[in-house]
Amino acid sequence: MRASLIQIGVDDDESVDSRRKRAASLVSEQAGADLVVLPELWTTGAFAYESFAAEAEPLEGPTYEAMAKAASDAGVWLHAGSIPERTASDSGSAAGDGPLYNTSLVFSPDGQLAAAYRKIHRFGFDKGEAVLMGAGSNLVTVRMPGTTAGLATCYDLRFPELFRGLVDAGAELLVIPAGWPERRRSHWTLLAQARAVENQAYVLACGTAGTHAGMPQAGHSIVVDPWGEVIGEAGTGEEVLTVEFDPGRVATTREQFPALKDRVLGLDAPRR
Ligand SMILES: NC(=O)CCC(=O)C(=O)O
Repeated sequence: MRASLIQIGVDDDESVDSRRKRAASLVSEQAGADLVVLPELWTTGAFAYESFAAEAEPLEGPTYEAMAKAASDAGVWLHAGSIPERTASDSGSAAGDGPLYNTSLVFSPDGQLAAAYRKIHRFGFDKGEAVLMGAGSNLVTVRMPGTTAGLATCYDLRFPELFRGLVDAGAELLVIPAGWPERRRSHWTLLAQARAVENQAYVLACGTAGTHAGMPQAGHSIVVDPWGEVIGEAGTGEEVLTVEFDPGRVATTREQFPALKDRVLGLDAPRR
């Protein structure tokens, strides 16, 4: 399997429209890859909180359309990263003024939407994304030829139970678009390797380059194999990281070192 992670630069001085066109063109250039991945909220920037409402779009909005076309032009599976999704109002009376979600889109090579995942763990504690966006509540996996991908987004990387849920649902690749900041880069690399080792799965984690909303981005998109070895890592600038790997190694790793089978579930709480 060949995967290309597009670590696009997200800087304040580029318009959303220009970046969307650039992303579509970068995806279209990846013909020959099996899977292409873009980062989290690359239209606005994951920390550009002031832009979320203004740039939010319906699920089938301009980013959806551009990415569906780019996936079919290149003939690739495309994890198009995430968009600030604007939903219809709760009452259903006025379309487009409902809650926002941080929603990932996955397209099949014929440009059809294969999956949408609303980020479950919102970042910011009592501000930023955590108050501006709604929380997803559904685990999402996507069946692809020869493997199954499980979806998570950025801050989700810190929550191992989400990934165990994905593994229980059959995930062998854990695909994680992100907008991770430079100041916590050591956590990014460590957590990506930890999720790969503990779940005996490939981790494909695609971040952004550049600086937006005063937040320098870590870059360093990374692909980790089921043994925890880093098989590809980007630098800090805009870059397409391409790796080749054998999804069959997930099954062999799980057979040869069957730690997942030794899980003990439903432990009793400590006695007081
Ligand atoms: N966009 C995010 O989810 C940022 C996460 C982050 O900065 C962290 O977990 O640290």
